Amino acid sequence: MIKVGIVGGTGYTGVELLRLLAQHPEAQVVAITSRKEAGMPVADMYPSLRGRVDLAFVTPDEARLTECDVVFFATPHGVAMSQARELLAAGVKLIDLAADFRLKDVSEFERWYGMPHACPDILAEAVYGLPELNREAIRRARVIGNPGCYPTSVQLGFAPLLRTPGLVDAAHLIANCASGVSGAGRKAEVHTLLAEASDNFKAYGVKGHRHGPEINQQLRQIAGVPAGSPEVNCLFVPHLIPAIRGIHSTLYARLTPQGQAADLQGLFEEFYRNEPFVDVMPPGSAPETRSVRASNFVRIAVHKPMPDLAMVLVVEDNLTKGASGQAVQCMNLMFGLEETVGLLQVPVLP
Ligand SMILES: NC(=O)C1=CN([C@@H]2O[C@H](COP(=O)(O)OP(=O)(O)OC[C@H]3O[C@@H](n4cnc5c(N)ncnc54)[C@H](OP(=O)(O)O)[C@@H]3O)[C@@H](O)[C@H]2O)C=CC1
Ligand SMILES: CC(=O)N[C@@H](CCC(=O)OP(=O)(O)O)C(=O)O
Repeated sequence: MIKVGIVGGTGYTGVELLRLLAQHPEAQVVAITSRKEAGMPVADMYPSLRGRVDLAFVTPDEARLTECDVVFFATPHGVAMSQARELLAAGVKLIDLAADFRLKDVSEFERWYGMPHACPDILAEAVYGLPELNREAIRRARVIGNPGCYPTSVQLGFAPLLRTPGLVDAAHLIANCASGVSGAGRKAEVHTLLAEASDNFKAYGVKGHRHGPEINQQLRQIAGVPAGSPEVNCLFVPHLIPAIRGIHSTLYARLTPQGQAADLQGLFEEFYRNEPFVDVMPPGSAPETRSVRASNFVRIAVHKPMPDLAMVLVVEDNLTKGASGQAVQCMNLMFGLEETVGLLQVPVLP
């Protein structure tokens, strides 16, 4: 059994980790933290876990964390990096659901997250946890920077177009993405109140969002161009939708003459042929967020609405493939398990 600790167990990604790990045959959660609710039984806060999780919240300085095989940080940015050195020294692997280990350029991290990086040396060894594109490195990793929710959908949608050089104008990519409000976490904020978020639709972060640099870092790596190269550049615009879970990303790329001649449907089907969590839908499809709700699946449809334009539609659940499911997928790889263990739940409908 893999002994698991979770820091930040009262939040939405924390409880999603618990839901998935409670059904995982090879993992056992042995410590789960909350500063505010220390001492409270987990099932008192989340009755959905009654009979499945028999633990009480403990404070994040809990010694049991150093006895774990792996610790997930489902915490705000900046928390994991403050505890990483101690945990690694104790032989514990670490998966951060926040952004402490995603951006490789320390100055970019400090600019977008407004804090100094506590451990650039650990950042340098950390592996970006997107299994479909980085599987072998994840198997060997001690530290995982779990991808942002929006960047997961954007990378999976653009990857087939970027891996083959010369298909698209990679310097002018566009990603219009929309998320349900659970993407903002459980903490109280005015913009996620029912009266603010329901019956409404709006863009936000239009002057720049912290997922922009993450998306561009990764798309450049996928395309095989140097970090920071303007050869690959994506405009990212997030939107808030009046839903609880789910991300829908609409991606656009101008096709070159070579791309116009390509069979895009065949390209996507071949690229994801062996991927257990990526479903390339039949031509003409419009995937819905509810078709992946509470599951680790991503559904993708590729269209050519104009002779020189590719449009890719991607849906994922922000809390599962966009966060906790992906983190468990990484854990499975890091511990030599079948990647799909504990993650094949059928999506919840309606
Ligand atoms: N929601 C989503 O869809 C996604 C979220 N993420 C990222 O995952 C992380 C968690 O997100 P989410 O679950 O939504 O957030 P929430 O706000 O819902 O939960 C945050 C959790 O962290 C704990 N926490 C807060 N500050 C500290 C601290 N200084 N030390 C230890 N624990 C702390 C809180 O509990 P307490 O205060 O009681 O200690 C709480 O359990 C964030 O970094 C987020 O950006 C990534 C992808 C998707
Ligand atoms: C709807 C909503 O607010 N979504 C969050 C992104 C989700 C997330 O938490 O991503 P990180 O891990 O990178 O912070 C946002 O735009 O800030």
